[in-house]
Amino acid sequence: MTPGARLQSAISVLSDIFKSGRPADRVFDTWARSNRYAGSKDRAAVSDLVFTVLRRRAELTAAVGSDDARLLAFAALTLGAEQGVDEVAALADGARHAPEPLSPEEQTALSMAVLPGESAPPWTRFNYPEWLHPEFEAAFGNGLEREMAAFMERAPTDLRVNTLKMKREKALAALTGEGLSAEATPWSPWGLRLTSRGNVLGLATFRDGIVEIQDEGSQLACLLAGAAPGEQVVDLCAGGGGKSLALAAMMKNHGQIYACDTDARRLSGLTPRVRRAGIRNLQTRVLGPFTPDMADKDLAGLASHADCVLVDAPCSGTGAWRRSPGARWSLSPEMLMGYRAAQAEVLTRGARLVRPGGRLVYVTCSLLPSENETQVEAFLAVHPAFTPQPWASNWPEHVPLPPAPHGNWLRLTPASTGTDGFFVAILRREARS
Ligand SMILES: C[S@@+](CC[C@H](N)C(=O)[O-])C[C@H]1O[C@@H](n2cnc3c(N)ncnc32)[C@H](O)[C@@H]1O
Repeated sequence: MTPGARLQSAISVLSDIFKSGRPADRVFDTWARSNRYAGSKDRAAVSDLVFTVLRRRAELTAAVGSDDARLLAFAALTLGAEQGVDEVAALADGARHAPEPLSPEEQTALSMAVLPGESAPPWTRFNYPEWLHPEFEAAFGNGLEREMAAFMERAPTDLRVNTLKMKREKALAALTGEGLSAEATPWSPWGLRLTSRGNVLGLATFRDGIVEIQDEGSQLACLLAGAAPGEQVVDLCAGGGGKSLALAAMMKNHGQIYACDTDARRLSGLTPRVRRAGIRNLQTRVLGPFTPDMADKDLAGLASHADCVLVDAPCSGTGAWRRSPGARWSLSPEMLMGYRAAQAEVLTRGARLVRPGGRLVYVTCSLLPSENETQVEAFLAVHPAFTPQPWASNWPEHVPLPPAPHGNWLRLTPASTGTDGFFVAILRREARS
């Protein structure tokens, strides 16, 4: 593809995202599938520009005074990639597949564009929806700018070594042998962080179930859940099973793990991963709707039975904004309300499964207090048999403590730990309850 055609493709993808409100990665994948002639370098160039615009949408909009996809794509080039307006005008020459030439209004907007300075509000400078500002302010206080700036960075690719198959050092050597370079993650004892780019899914190390792609923060949430060999563990919102696989590895194929989800399609993605990983103690359960005042027939036999119930709740995903920059703009107050209702429901459902003395581990990849602290406090107010456990007292001795305040809840953030944002609460059911 010519540079002009790549630019026009980025504009088309962005327009589709803005108009349809569909998740950006899906729109991009649809484009890639229907434009098979685009090679890997073309796809990388189009995706870079699309995701740069999404990451910096508020700043760019303020700079050019418009939220038009075409103008934002041009502005991302002139303001970010150090291309002059003339160079962008040369790309938009109206040739076949290239953008139409710049209008006089576009020329003026681009020539006068300046990125917002210190006096602009934080949601503009750090690119998040204004309606979420009170939540972030409550979460981060004086640290708000540092935390929100870190969300604009690109996330690294982290792998989790499947210790059922191989130790981390050997897995690192195997990856190196396949041409990738990586280093140990700072906290997770199973983590490797790629230091070179490469297609992980094409590696024998991946196909043989030695590594899985999993952010270090997600690995640490599993570490804190502390699944042990011989335990009965329920992963209530297992989805594609990223955390189930890590818990199963911790259990060394002893005990039982129940991976549950209301979404049968997501759960079905777990089957090949379990096979690859050599896991033999996991079963899946598709859940129907939950009615609080009726017996939970989908989980019959598990009531008051589990040593550990992981509730990796459906949430806004704000903690993963580095990986899904478009999600900042597609989240609405109504969606957030829906997530909160679902979180309260899964907490109640999960609590019934915990045996006396067992633990309920609540996890979100959100940093919004209304999905985290507020949610857990509301749960505790009506479940007096559960008590929060300070996270650091549950941290394994041989693993370095991440730099997070010592309190009941663990909060990981891109700025503090270089991971995705996660919230983890451990709630212990009293032994005599
Ligand atoms: C954060 S995702 C899970 C990610 C997964 N645990 C992982 O580590 O890969 C939340 C999951 O909750 C599921 N979910 C939504 N509502 C639910 C409910 N009422 N009961 C159980 N699962 C639910 C969604 O289908 C989604 O797969």
